[in-house]
Amino acid sequence: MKICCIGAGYVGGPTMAMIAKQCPEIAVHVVDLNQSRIDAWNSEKLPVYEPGLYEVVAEARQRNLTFSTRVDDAIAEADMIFISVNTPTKTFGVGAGRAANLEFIEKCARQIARVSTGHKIVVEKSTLPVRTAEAVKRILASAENGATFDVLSNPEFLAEGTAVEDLLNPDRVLIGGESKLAIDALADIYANWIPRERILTTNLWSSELSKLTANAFLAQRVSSINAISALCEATGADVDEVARAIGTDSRIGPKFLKASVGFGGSCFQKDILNLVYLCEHFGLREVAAYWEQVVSMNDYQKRRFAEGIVRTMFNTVSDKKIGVWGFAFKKDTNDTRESAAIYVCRDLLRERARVTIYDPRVSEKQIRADLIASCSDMQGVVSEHDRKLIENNVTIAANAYEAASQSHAIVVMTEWDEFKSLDFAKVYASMQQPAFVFDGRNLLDHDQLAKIGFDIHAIGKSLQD
Ligand SMILES: NC(=O)C1=CN([C@@H]2O[C@H](COP(=O)(O)OP(=O)(O)OC[C@H]3O[C@@H](n4cnc5c(N)ncnc54)[C@H](O)[C@@H]3O)[C@@H](O)[C@H]2O)C=CC1
Ligand SMILES: O=C(O)[C@H]1O[C@H](OP(=O)(O)OP(=O)(O)OC[C@H]2O[C@@H](n3ccc(=O)[nH]c3=O)[C@H](O)[C@@H]2O)[C@H](O)[C@@H](O)[C@@H]1O
Repeated sequence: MKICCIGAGYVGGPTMAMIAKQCPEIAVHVVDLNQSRIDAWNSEKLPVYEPGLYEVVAEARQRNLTFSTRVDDAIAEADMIFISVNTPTKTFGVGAGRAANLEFIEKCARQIARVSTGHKIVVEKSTLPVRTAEAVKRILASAENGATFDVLSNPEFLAEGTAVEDLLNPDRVLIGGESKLAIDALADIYANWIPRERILTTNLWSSELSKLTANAFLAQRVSSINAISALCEATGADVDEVARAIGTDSRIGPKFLKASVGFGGSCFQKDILNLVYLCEHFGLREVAAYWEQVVSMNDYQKRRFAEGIVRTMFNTVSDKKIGVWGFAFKKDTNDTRESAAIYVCRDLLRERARVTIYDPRVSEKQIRADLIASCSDMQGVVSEHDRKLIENNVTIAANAYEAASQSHAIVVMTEWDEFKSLDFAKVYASMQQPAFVFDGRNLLDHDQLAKIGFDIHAIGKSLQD
C-alpha cells in the first residue's frame, strides 16, 4: 500500500509521520511545493516544533516516510491520496474576510485528475466547508485517462503543542464517505493503533460539518469564559474560581475554560468565519450572527487587554519599554498564526511603546513578518508610518530576563512553562518602578509577585482591591 499526502504543513507532516510510524508496511510520501519546508522535514530541524515529533519522524524517515517536492510522481504511485493543504480565509472577491479560499484544494484535485491512472482513494484531510467533496468529485470525474476515485472526508482534530499525543491517542477518528470499501480501507490503517470503537463513520457532509462544528464549540467555550472574565474584573469575582466552580458540573466539564487574552491559532477564527459564511449562504441569518459573536468577543478581549495596559500605565505607554513574554499562540508550538500577541503588540506599538519580545521558539524574522502583516490592509499594503514603528520600536530579546530588564511593564502573552520558574526578585530589581505585570494567561503566582512589589493585573481578576 502506498500513501501520498499533498501538503507538508502542521497537519500533513505530523499525521503522516504517525501513520508511517504505526504502519511500517505502508510507504508514505509527503509532498509540498515549498522546497525549504521539504528540506526542513529532511533535516535535523523540523519546520514544525511539537514535543516528541522529531523522534517519530526520525524513526520513520529511515524506513517508510519520504518528504519531497515530486508531487506528480507521488500522486501517480499512490493508492490513497490525502489532501492536507491550507484553506485560509479569502482575502479578495466574493466572501472576502469570511469564506474559505479553496484555490489550493481545487488545484490539488485538478492535479490528481491529470496525473492519476487506475483507482484511487482521495481523502480530504484539510478542514473544508460542508459539501466541498461534491466539487472535488466533479473535478476528479473529469480525469481523462480513465482513472476512477472514491472521495472520503477525514478531518483532523489534533491540537498544536500536543499533536503527537493527540495522534497517538485521539478521542476519535472521523471518516465520512459513500463507499464502504474506501471507508474500510482508511479505517483499517487507523485500526493499527486506534481501537475500532473510536473510529466513527458518517456520511460525507456530516463529517465535513462536524469539523467546523467542533472548532466552533471549542472556540465558543473560550469566548464564553472570556466574556465572564470582563464581568469578574468589574465585580471582584475571580474567573479561575468561577471556571472551577462551573467546570465541576459534569454537564459542563473542566476543559477549555481557561480565560485568556483571546484565542489564536490558524483555525478557530477561520473556521467560525467559514461557518458564518455558510449559514449566510443558506439564508440562516440568525445562526450566522450567533456564531459570529464568538469571533467578535475574541476581538474585544484582545483589544480590551491592550487598552487596559495603556489605561493602567497612567494613560500612556509612549516611549516606555514593554517586555513581552511569549509570541506563539499557545505554549509548546512555534506557530504564531492569529496569535493574540500580534494584535496586542501592534496596538501597543501604535501607542508608541518600545516593545521587547521574547519567545523560546519563534524566530525574529517570524515576529517582524507577523507584525508587518498585522498592519496591512486587505490588499497587503502597509503604511510607511507603521513600517517605521515596527522597525524602530521592536527589539527581540534572547531570554525573559533581557525582555524585562529596564522595562516599565511585563506582558505575559503565551503560557510557556519556563515563565513560571523565573527569579522574580531579580526581574523586579531590573525593572523601572512601578513594575507592572499584565498576565494575559493567568500563568504566574500573583500572590508571590504582589509580595515582591509588582503591580499585577490579570485576566478576570481585580487584584488591586
Ligand atoms: N494547524 C492545525 O493544527 C490544524 C489544521 N487543520 C487543517 O488542515 C489544513 C492544513 O493546515 P496546516 O497544516 O496548518 O497548513 P500549512 O499552511 O502549515 O500547510 C499547508 C501546506 O500545503 C502546501 N500546499 C498548498 N498547495 C499545495 C499544492 N497544490 N501542492 C503541494 N503543496 C501545497 C503549502 O505549501 C503548505 O506547506 C487546513 O485546512 C487546516 O484548517 C486541521 C486540524 C489542525
Ligand atoms: O482545527 C484545528 O486547527 C485545531 O484547532 C484547535 O487546536 P489548536 O488551535 O492547535 O489549539 P487549542 O488548544 O485548541 O487552542 C486554541 C487557542 O485557544 C486558546 N485557549 C484554549 C483553551 C482555553 O481554555 N483557553 C484558551 O484561551 C489557546 O491558548 C489558543 O490560543 C482544536 O483544539 C483542535 O481540535 C483542532 O484540530
